[in-house]
Amino acid sequence: MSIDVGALAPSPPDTPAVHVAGVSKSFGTLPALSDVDLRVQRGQVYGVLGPNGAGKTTLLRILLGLVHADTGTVRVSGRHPGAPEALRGIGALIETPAFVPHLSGRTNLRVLARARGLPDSEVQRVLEIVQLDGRADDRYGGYSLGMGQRLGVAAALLGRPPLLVLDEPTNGLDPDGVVQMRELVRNLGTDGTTVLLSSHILGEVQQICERVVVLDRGRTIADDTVENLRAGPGALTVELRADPPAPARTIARSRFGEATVPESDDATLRLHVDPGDVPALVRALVEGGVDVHEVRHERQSLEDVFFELTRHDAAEVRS
Ligand SMILES: Nc1ncnc2c1ncn2[C@@H]1O[C@H](COP(=O)(O)OP(=O)(O)OP(=O)(O)O)[C@@H](O)[C@H]1O
Repeated sequence: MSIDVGALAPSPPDTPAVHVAGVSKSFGTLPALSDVDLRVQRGQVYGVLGPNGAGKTTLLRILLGLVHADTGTVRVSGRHPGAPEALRGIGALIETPAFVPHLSGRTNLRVLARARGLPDSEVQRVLEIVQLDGRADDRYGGYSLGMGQRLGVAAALLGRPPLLVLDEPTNGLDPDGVVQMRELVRNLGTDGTTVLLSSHILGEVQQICERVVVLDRGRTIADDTVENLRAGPGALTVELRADPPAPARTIARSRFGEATVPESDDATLRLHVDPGDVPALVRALVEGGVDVHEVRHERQSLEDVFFELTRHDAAEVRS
């Protein structure tokens, strides 16, 4: 489905592209979103991250006025979601895009463009952005999933909406399709378009987005820049190749506790510790008769952060 129509009336320049405050939504007794806040500034590429059922699509559908929040405030460019003035400023790709299979990609876009009074040159412009101009005259029904998704993005781009909402744009794509979509979204973000995209693929979000909100079972468990999240507590994994491994593990555990030094099959100790603690650990290992062959630092991925966050969250819920 894609939604975006006509020209956008201006709103004050400092109005956030998306402002969500205290939003909750339940389906029957099931809470899909609980007290969610989100503020997306204009020009940001913002990720909505979370496992299946976290509430990502529900949040995006609320922004488009397709679902109404039970409580809380929602504004899109300062306007009520679903209001014509709000919709005019959003290009959206939610779920699988719906196009006519026996028409070409170009004709499908022309139909949408003409309905909104946009010239054919606009169709050519968006086809070039998504790099489909070479296949634009082929039947849509013969497109691969990745081409179909890119045509969906092209439809969302018609009329240059300042806000793009993309729900799992790489879902179901093969590795090449994922790379192409990632490049596409990254490029969109460089021309000042605000992009809000959902994903459960953390590595992808890490490469595209400057900021992310992490949802888990409808609740916000983090909202920060990717850089800050990756620099948070336990940000570095330290790998030490130590020999013999068993006493090395015992010494490391006596300093940092059992949980910090997990079992491993090889002679490598992997620890989440403050890098400042590493020299003292190496000294203790050498004094304990352990040879240290290699020390490597690795910054944790967004995936590590995410698992760490959801692990704590699960523990809180259980307790
Ligand atoms: N129309 C609906 N009716 C009933 N329950 C719904 C509806 N839409 C969503 N839900 C439920 O709300 C919760 C959040 O769903 P949502 O689709 O927003 O999650 P999501 O993070 O987008 O998940 P996924 O990655 O699997 O698409 C889920 O438990 C889902 O089953």
